[in-house]
Amino acid sequence: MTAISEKNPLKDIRVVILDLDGTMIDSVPDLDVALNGMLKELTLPPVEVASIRMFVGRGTQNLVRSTLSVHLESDEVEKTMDIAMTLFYKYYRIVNGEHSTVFPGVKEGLQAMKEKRLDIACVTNKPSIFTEPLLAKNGLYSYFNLIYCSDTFLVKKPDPFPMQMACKKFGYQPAQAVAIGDSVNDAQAARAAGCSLFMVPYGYNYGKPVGEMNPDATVSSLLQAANLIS
Ligand SMILES: O=C(O)COP(=O)(O)O
Ligand SMILES: [Mg+2]
Repeated sequence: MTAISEKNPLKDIRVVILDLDGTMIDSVPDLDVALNGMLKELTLPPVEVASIRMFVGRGTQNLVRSTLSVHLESDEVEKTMDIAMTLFYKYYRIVNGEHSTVFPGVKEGLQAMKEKRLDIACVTNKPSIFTEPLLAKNGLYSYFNLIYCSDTFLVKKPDPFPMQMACKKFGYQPAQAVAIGDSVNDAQAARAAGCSLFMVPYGYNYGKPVGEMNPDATVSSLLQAANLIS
């Protein structure tokens, strides 16, 4: 197979399915404040931002559980989960969008995708209560024809269902869609859904190189991704 390039772009694509955390927005600085606020109120020591980067990708419950596991045994973690989730929500609602930043080339890439008349969906494992304000605060909300969050369906990535539903909603086959993400959860969902896959190397993938996920292309920005779609 010839490598995907501007001369040999991914053809017959009508839908782009974008991940949020680690692909469009570097949300870890906000998560750092919220998780460490939660820990402080639980009278537990702080966790380092480098650890938090390794915990993002499988949704909020998993993030909070992994954070508590730095300090607590598994039975204590489970006993603390309800109050920890309440505290995390309290802090993250306040801080969401305050310290996070949009990765370079995101707006330009979304604009280029729009100009190509592609349907654009966001499929994220972030709960909707945080997703929509975060996109809006960063001036990204209006680019999306569809936003599916961790609580939209009963399943989330790596389950392929949200991506399959996005294609169906737009009236296209998964083969006419490319998913763009930063983690193994995006890669597994995209492949199981039957979509093409681009990956960005700058996000959160549990410290693993994205090349291991065998994407159709590794893209340095969403603008480069847009230029590889025809
Ligand atoms: O909230 C998460 O765990 C990850 O969110 P994402 O799916 O947008 O990367
Ligand atoms: Mg991500």
